[in-house]
Amino acid sequence: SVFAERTEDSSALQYFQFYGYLSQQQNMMQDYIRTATYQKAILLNSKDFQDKVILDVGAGSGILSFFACQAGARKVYAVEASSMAVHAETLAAANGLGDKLRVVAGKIEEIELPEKVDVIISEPMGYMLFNERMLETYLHAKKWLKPTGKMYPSKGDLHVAPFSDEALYMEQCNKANFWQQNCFHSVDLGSLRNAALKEYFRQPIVDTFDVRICLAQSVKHTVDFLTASEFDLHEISIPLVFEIVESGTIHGLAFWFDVAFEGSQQTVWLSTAPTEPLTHWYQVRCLIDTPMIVKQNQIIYGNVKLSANKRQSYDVQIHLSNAPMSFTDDFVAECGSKRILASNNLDLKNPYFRYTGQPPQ
Ligand SMILES: C[C@H](N)C(=O)NCc1cccc(N2NC(C(F)(F)F)=C/C2=C2\NN=C(c3cccc4[nH]ccc34)O2)c1
Repeated sequence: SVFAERTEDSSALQYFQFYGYLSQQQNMMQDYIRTATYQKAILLNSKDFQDKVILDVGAGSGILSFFACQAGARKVYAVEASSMAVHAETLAAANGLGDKLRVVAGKIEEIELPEKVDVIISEPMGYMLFNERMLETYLHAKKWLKPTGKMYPSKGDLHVAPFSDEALYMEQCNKANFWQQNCFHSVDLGSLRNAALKEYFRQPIVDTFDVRICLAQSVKHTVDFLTASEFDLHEISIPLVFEIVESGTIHGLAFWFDVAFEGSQQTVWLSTAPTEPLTHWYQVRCLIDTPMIVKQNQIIYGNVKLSANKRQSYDVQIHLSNAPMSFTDDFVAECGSKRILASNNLDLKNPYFRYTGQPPQ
């Protein structure tokens, strides 16, 4: 199947075991902003659901399917590949929805449905929006959508902004400094210090921060779920142009996302921005190898490249420069300035969960 083609067996096994835990479903369901906003988006657009046929992709406990039933759906197909499908069945029966809610155990890329649907609902957003590659599964599901069908959510915006956070940068350096010892129980560890630094810097950081550490307005990359194909998400390239709003030092790029539910009655937004109440997605930050000193009103150029991998995640490449990436070093020199380039490669599969529960100071 398309899923098997793009996924290593070991990753799929670990992934669906993870989602088989009620505790992990609870982690998502307890995110009040997330659950209440989905319910609001569906109930405020009940015309899109009244007497309609719905497909819930990656249904988990079935919570979104229950919201579709509350909005008057005639039939809901809840597709779930993990062992959570059994619990969704139990919940459906216990809530008197056994005939209306049909739980289909399996992967959307591999199962058959008896009919096409009017609306697809799902919560495919992982960390940094794209982690888990579930957006591709969500877009794959459109093969079951009627031509006039709707997607809930209908689009996703990934936001990228440069940030300054000396403490975070130092924290990662200090961890690597363990390997600087030249007499650790009489052993010189120094030769591994650089490898250790690279390893720590390869980890995206999942936590939250005060939006004032961002040195420029974010760049927005939009995915329109109605028109995008799953294959568009294999390689995502985001060009960056930032106008620095206050002088300081860039330590990396901050990421967050919003999704929109553009219903026929109302548009409802779910935001994970640092200016909004915190969600279980937090925000994600990626450090650069060398901090970049910037001046107010300076223009910073660069790009973010996300390459999908077979571990249901992405290899992340970031580049930042004081001149357009297309300019040659000679041309930059002729202009009288020296090119500064900061980069980093990160592995989104293994982020560093740094959140301590304290609000950012
Ligand atoms: C797509 C789906 N709708 C979705 O929301 N995906 C993200 C997701 C899914 C399920 C649980 C969670 N989590 N919530 C929390 C809490 F404590 F903050 F509540 C921790 C947490 C982890 N910890 N580790 C993970 C995790 C989940 C999935 C893939 C992963 N890859 C690396 C970590 C990780 O979540 C996050």
